[in-house]
Amino acid sequence: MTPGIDPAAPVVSARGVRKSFTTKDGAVVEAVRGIDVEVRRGEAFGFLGPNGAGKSSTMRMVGAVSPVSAGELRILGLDPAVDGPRIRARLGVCPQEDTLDNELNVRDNLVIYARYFGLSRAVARERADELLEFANLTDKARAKVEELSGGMKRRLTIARSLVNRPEVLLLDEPTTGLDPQARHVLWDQLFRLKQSGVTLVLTTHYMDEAEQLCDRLVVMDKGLIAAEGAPLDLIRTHSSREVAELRFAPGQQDAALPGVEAAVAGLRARVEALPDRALVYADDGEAVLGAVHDAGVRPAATLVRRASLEDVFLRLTGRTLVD
Ligand SMILES: Nc1ncnc2c1ncn2[C@@H]1O[C@H](COP(=O)(O)OP(=O)(O)OP(=O)(O)O)[C@@H](O)[C@H]1O
Repeated sequence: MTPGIDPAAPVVSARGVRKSFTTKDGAVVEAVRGIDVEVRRGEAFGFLGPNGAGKSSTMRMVGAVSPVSAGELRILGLDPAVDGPRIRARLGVCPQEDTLDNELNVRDNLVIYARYFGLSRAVARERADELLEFANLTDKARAKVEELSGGMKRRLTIARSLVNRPEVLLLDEPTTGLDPQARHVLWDQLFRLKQSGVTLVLTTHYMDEAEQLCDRLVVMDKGLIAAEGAPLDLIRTHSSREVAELRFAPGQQDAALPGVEAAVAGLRARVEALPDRALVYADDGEAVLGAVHDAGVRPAATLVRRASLEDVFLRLTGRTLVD
């Protein structure tokens, strides 16, 4: 065993971790205000929160590229303040922006990157071909990067971050800007990676991504952790099973709300008014619609859906994830 490496250590262990920045005009921004997190081996762990929640700042600390301002952080059992290079050698990092080399073709992006890690030319080529196959990009090997779709570029970026066979892959907003189909292809790639034993640590502001990919996650807001758990457990703890959404004609919602409240009073329901719709939390959404109708309240449109992490976020913070 390599000295100082504990194979059983958690991938990430954070206690009271803080990150603050001083801006050019001297103001102090507290991006992360004291978080406790433990990421276990082999899991997919997410940081879910809106823009500015402190997710990227956290990921940069976890990636051992940005020092903690306070608190204790261990990555793979090592202290990033003293063991940064050893930690980084065992991580793959997929940043928010694509940093591919547009001058090179797809395959050479992987080969050259593998050469940085000290692989021989022959081994680098072999590794590149294996990763092209994994990313479903074999038929694009000779294409220029600029010829790739957004989804293909992301898959190539992920492939590139795997060149050093990392134990842990850090992904900052992996599917931002991709269309739904490209997102599903990417989720599949990440799922296969997890199946192969790689620990995934990702940030996202998409609740469906967090639900699809993460075994466990923390809900982050304003530099703090608002809740932690498996997606379904968080939903069960913080929401009813279903949500009835009621949309009213412009300007009608305020007048209609007391009627809605009265109609659902017997259903163990909770009403949440957003600017554009009223949400009624109850275990039986259809029963809510029936009660509202029986009470003579007439929304312009209705919808019953399963509760999601978006509802958890709203419950915990009073705001929606995506403004
Ligand atoms: N280098 C920096 N200097 C000053 N302030 C910063 C710096 N980096 C981040 N911040 C601030 O810290 C807060 C958290 O930013 P961070 O990027 O970590 O959030 P985020 O949840 O990742 O959001 P996004 O998805 O928009 O990146 C924000 O208010 C941001 O403006």
